[in-house]
Amino acid sequence: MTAPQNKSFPVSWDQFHRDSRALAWRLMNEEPFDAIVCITRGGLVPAAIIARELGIRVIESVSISSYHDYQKQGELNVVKPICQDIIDLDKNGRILIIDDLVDTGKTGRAVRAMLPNAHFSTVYAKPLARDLVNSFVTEVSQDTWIYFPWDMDVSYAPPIRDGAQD
Ligand SMILES: O=P(O)(O)OC[C@H]1O[C@H](OP(=O)(O)OP(=O)(O)O)[C@H](O)[C@@H]1O
Ligand SMILES: O=c1[nH]c(=O)c2nc[nH]c2[nH]1
Ligand SMILES: [Mg+2]
Repeated sequence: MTAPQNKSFPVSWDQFHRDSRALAWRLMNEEPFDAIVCITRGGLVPAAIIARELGIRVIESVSISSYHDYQKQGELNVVKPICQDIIDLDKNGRILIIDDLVDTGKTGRAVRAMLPNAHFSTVYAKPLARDLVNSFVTEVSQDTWIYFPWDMDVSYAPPIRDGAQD
């Protein structure tokens, strides 16, 4: 159980695209990669952007879910495992694992164990799991919840003087 995540970090589509591209720039120093393994669902969007920037056309997914009730993490559930062809490729150390973020690190650790030689990258990282990833773009504090553009909608914001939250 981690601290309550009572701060918020909303991310727009523009910002997410820019941050994912910044990660691709960083990964230029680590190339070449034979394949991307994205941790779905959150890893799908950054994986698409990075695959486009680095010219990677072999994309595998591993589906792991553990946040069943909004911010509450429960049992880790591997909904779709990695295919054997990609696990065999890991021997060369040229697999790139992509996710949107690491928080407690529980999800990332499980995938790391499946592909021990891979380079693991996320767009965002919280301190508890920062050391688990080989590269990331932005660190946010452990008590911050990141709101991704696919989880948000445009809505009315009350004026600050009427008690708007930042
Ligand atoms: O470091 P952790 O504490 O394990 O949390 C990070 C994971 O949590 C979220 O996925 P989620 O389980 O919500 O599934 P989703 O990607 O399908 O939304 C996020 O996309 C990461 O994969
Ligand atoms: O949308 C999300 N934002 C987060 O900060 C987070 N941490 C774990 N899982 C998460 N999902
Ligand atoms: Mg996820």
